[in-house]
Amino acid sequence: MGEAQDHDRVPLFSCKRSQIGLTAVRDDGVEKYNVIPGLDPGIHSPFLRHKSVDGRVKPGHDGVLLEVVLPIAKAAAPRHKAVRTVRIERGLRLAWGTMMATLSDIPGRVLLVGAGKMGGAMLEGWIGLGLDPARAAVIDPGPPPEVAALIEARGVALNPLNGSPPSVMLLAVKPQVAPDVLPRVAALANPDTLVVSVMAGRTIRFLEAAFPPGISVVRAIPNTPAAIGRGVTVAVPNAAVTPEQMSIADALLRATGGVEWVDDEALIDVATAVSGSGPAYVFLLAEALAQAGAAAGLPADMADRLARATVAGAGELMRQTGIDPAQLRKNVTSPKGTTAAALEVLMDETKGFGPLLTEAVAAATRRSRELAG
Ligand SMILES: NC(=O)C1=CN([C@@H]2O[C@H](COP(=O)(O)OP(=O)(O)OC[C@H]3O[C@@H](n4cnc5c(N)ncnc54)[C@H](OP(=O)(O)O)[C@@H]3O)[C@@H](O)[C@H]2O)C=CC1
Ligand SMILES: O=C(O)[C@@H]1CCC=N1
Repeated sequence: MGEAQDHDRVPLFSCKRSQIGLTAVRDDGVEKYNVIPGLDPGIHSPFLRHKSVDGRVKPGHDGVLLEVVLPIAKAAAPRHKAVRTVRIERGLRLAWGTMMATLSDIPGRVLLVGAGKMGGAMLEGWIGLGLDPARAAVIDPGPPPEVAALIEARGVALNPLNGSPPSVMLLAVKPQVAPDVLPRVAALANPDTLVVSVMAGRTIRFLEAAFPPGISVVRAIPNTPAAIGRGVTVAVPNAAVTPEQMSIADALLRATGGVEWVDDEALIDVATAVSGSGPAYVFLLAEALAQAGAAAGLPADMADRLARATVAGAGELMRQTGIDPAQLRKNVTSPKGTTAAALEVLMDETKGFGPLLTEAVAAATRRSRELAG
């Protein structure tokens, strides 16, 4: 049983739309706060309405500093929030602001179409966090060996010939094969099936057209740190998605890291260019740093080790401290020192990282739009 299943139940409480955010509840159940989203592991609850919430502990936040928004009557102070910083400790429990906290609560079957790098990472996350493997199924003519091993070890049905329509169908095939694959898998869905696509570029409109009218669709874009539960996903629902389906999609996507929900589908193309493709830019930085080190005289294997450790350590420093990257950069930069000399090159207004990444993100955004179909 995974860590996230060890949640103690905390009492039901109600949450108002004006109090959007995470709700924290003390052990005694007395104090309730709504918390600014943005934690890692990320938690937010953007679609709360006036309804009871099943708050369960989301572990892994001990020691994290949070800004807590104290509830203030909206009518009394529409634009004001009382904010204070608290440190999460044992006893201050973070509660998911959705009706569903664990994957074990998902009704029906979850069908994964395409179990490659991304689909495989998601499947691993789901099973690790409590989805009953007997209620998962995979359609993929040839999953990679590590995913095939997971499927076999956990007894997940592979390419089942029949079965009841899934409650969720997650599409993780390449966008280019979607026109061929979707008509075939659409026949397996029924009108209550929630379709979640992580395909780059493929729009809600494209997805809706492949399924019966009125189908619920979530378009999402994850990234590869999903494989270690440290991904980040940006997602948008179509109008047919119910609050319950939103909770289900949120739980499935959150199994691999943080989730950000947006209302504007156009943002997904940009998010694809920033966080979806972004890990590649960071790996390229590690490669280029190693090559530059080797060119400057370091043994190649040592340059590789130094570049890896530097990129990983800098990322971890940013994550663990929550300090603004610009400040972390300044912390490295001694006046008139070595970093300042390098940054003069890298921060060049016409040839530096800034304009280069702007161009790269624009190119990836354009490509995402081209893949729309
Ligand atoms: N990789 C990434 O960083 C990200 C990927 N995505 C999206 O995720 C999706 C998958 O990407 P990724 O995992 O990298 O790609 P992969 O190629 O690793 O995975 C796709 C899988 O789908 C399989 N497949 C091919 N045809 C079919 C079919 N007819 N029915 C079922 N499965 C089939 C492939 O098998 P085979 O290899 O034999 O063709 C493969 O196992 C893409 O749409 C991509 O845009 C989104 C965000 C980030
Ligand atoms: O390169 C791609 O198209 C996919 C989507 C984002 C990351 N990989």
